[in-house]
Amino acid sequence: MALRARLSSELPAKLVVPAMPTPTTITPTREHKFKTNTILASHGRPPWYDETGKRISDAFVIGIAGGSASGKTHVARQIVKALGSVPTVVILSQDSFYKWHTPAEIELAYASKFDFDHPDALDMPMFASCLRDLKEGKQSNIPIYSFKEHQRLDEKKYLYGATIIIAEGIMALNDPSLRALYDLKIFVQCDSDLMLARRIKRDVTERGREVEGILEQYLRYVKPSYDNFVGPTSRHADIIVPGSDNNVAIDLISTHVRRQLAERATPFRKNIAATPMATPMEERASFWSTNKDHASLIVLPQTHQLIGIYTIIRDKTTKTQDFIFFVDRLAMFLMEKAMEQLPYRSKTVTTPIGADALGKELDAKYICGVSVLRAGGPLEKGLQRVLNDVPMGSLLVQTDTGSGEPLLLHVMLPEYIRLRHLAVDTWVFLLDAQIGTGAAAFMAIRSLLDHGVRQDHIIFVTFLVARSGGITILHRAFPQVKVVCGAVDEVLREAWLDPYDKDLGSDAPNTNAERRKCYIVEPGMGQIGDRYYL
Ligand SMILES: Nc1ncnc2c1ncn2[C@@H]1O[C@H](COP(=O)(O)OP(=O)(O)O)[C@@H](O)[C@H]1O
Ligand SMILES: Nc1ccn([C@@H]2O[C@H](COP(=O)(O)O)[C@@H](O)[C@H]2O)c(=O)n1
Repeated sequence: MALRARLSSELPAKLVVPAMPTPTTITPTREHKFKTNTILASHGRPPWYDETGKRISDAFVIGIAGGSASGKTHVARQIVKALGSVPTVVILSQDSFYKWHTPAEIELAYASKFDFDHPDALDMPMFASCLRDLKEGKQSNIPIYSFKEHQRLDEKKYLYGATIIIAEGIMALNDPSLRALYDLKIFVQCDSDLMLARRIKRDVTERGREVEGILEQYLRYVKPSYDNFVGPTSRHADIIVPGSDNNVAIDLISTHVRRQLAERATPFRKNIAATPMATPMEERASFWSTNKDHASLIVLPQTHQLIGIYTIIRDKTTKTQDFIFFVDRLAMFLMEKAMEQLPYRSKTVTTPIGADALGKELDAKYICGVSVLRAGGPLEKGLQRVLNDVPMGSLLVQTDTGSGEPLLLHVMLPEYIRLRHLAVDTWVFLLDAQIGTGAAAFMAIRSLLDHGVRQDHIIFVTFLVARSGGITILHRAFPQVKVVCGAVDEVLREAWLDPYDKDLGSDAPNTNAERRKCYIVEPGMGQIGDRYYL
């Protein structure tokens, strides 16, 4: 409703954008050869949740329908190009959702006697469900379809983290449950002869077909289907776009989408900023006063040995070789402690002298590690020492120098998390060097929850927590996540970081354009990832 209202203030109720008077040539690129469900553009994903940890916005979904070879994919790619520097964009092709075919059906398909142009040929509920998951910020594993083999392949394509989704297909506007998912509905209108000419060219070069078969299939199924099922859905579209010379329409659409995204953007880091004001005094006092037995924050016992290790690691004169040795040792201590947070069940074994011994064994179905790069990397070795062959993944979270917001730049997760039915039974050791503002921890935890990992199955392991930082807000947002750390430092302050300086920044104003604003834990350990790897 809101969108329609806004659209109508920007555009007429249904906009038919005329073809450009002077034709422009768009050179087909290599990309046109592939129908992929893939992340086409990613400039980092800003927070999609607020400081309570709740997701605040859905992905913006554009549905594009039109006849076969009308230019739907082309329009989708042109929109992505015109949008320029926007967060993650995914093109989801309805073609991927052709149903699985029996050998008899495949035989008919090779003889151009199978109707792929009836709505029943597509698994619409599956398409709607995958699209809904992506829209709601969850992962989806999309089927892969081979036009050459007329069959769905065994493997699937994992997708996660789209801010904009473009769903395209001949029946994209056919089904009411699909239409309900779109924020913007587009129909690509194209002359029949142009569509046929393009289809012949494409099907011969890309889909392994012969002209005779293409024509037979066209006359028998494609043309009647266009008249009966595809063309009439243009009435549901917000915008009708011409199938060629459509630059005006593309500009209009991209401006509209950019405006919509800007309206949805909300500052996050500012709201959890590293100031003692971030949470009320009483809440912080109560969090820390109970922290000894606090189920959510587990601090290693402060033995002389442990403090000795921290002293070496904190010392800026410590040589890299020694730094690595002691970080690895500390990582082991932390991981041993973290292992105590896993469930165990009773087990009786028989000893070599034939006696029964009552003991315990791990009771976790799946376990894996995910490090927040680069700083979480040094903890990986510790995890691999306590859990042999543990699957590892990583998340690359970096601060946007312009907005100061965390950006999710790369997601590489193990199968135990990528597949939702496994994720619910997976325990995850989330590794990052420190919790300062908590912004990276927020993003990493939210990403795992989106995948279906349970909050109480996440164990965050870190060297350092800042008492005056975001830990209390993090705890308020995700009370069941456990944090295991080795030291608590008092101060978190704003500073300027020089990318070429291993020591951490000063309070001096930003004179060097490359310096970026950051938050520093004090006394701290410096940039642990840099000191460990560089
Ligand atoms: N505006 C356009 N200008 C030039 N060629 C185009 C244009 N739109 C589509 N094509 C070409 O037509 C063919 C079919 O386009 P495509 O976008 O794949 O159609 P659809 O996704 O609707 O089946 C492709 O080879 C593509 O390069
Ligand atoms: N095995 C198949 C499956 C589908 N088709 C044709 O694909 C057309 C839809 O794809 P577009 O990229 O052109 O939108 C549709 O018209 C089917 O006839 C096929 O030929 N073989």
